[in-house]
Amino acid sequence: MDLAHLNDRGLVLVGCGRMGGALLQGWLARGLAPKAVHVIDPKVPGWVAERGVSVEGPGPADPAVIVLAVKPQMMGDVLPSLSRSGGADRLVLSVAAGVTLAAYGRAFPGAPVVRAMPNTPAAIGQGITAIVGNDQAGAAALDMAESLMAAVGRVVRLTDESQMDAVTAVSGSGPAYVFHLIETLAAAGEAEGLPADLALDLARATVAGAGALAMHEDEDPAKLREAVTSPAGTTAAGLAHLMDPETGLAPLMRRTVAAAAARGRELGK
Ligand SMILES: NC(=O)C1=CN([C@@H]2O[C@H](COP(=O)(O)OP(=O)(O)OC[C@H]3O[C@@H](n4cnc5c(N)ncnc54)[C@H](OP(=O)(O)O)[C@@H]3O)[C@@H](O)[C@H]2O)C=CC1
Ligand SMILES: O=C(O)[C@@H]1CCC=N1
Repeated sequence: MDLAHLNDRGLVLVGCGRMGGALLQGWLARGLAPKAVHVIDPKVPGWVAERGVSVEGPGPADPAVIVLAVKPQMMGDVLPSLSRSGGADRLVLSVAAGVTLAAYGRAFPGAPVVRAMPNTPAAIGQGITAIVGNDQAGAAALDMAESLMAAVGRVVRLTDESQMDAVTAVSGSGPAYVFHLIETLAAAGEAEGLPADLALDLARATVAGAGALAMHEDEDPAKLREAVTSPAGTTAAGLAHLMDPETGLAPLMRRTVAAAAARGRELGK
């Protein structure tokens, strides 16, 4: 992160909820000066002012970056009031689902704009974010966006904005699918007679351990699955249901991701 540039010109964060708050914590942990950040939010969380972040007044006149972290449905209300904040060279970085680079381009004519799609493991520095910029976003703007998002985890660059709705449906929404997997695995354990707290403990630790193993040396998940599956054993009996081509997880996940991606496209209209 180019701390000197940001500390000098300032950064405006619009929306300090779950994602904006996680980003702010990541930036402050990386050494961004609290006074360099100006937060706009109708209900700024108490810890923000306590850390010395600016929450009152007009904010910096010529910020280096404006970060948009409000709901996509709020964007239409928020953008008109911001379009004259700062000069033409300030980076506009948005984490909102759906809203297109063209829409930001209309609100900030000529400005470098980067769309980013993080996910909630950002709250513990283990997010993954995909970024894509408009034609005005050159190497410096993309590097700045990447370094801001890297404060909360890994960053990958997309080759085309058209990939963003699928990314949102896979990694942006994906943590919710995984949390639901934990819920359903625990509930199934309970149905087999386990106490609720033990079932939840087992399910949570299994998903966390399996996730860590899947990341370990980039193991192929299919090989990891096969390593669990003894011929004619318990896992094979379970997977016969989970991998059923008609009723199993694959067609369900296909519908799940398709619905999320379709909603992203709707939000962008
Ligand atoms: N949560 C997630 O997993 C992810 C979210 N995103 C994106 O991040 C964005 C924010 O989502 P999330 O953090 O979950 O939502 P939150 O509701 O937690 O945060 C949004 C914040 O914006 C505030 N707000 C509302 N109106 C305004 C306004 N006019 N000006 C400034 N701030 C305003 C809200 O205040 P109030 O609550 O008082 O209305 C709230 O504090 C969304 O666009 C979403 O698509 C992207 C990836 C993952
Ligand atoms: O549900 C949503 O719309 C946002 C975007 C990805 C995760 N949460």
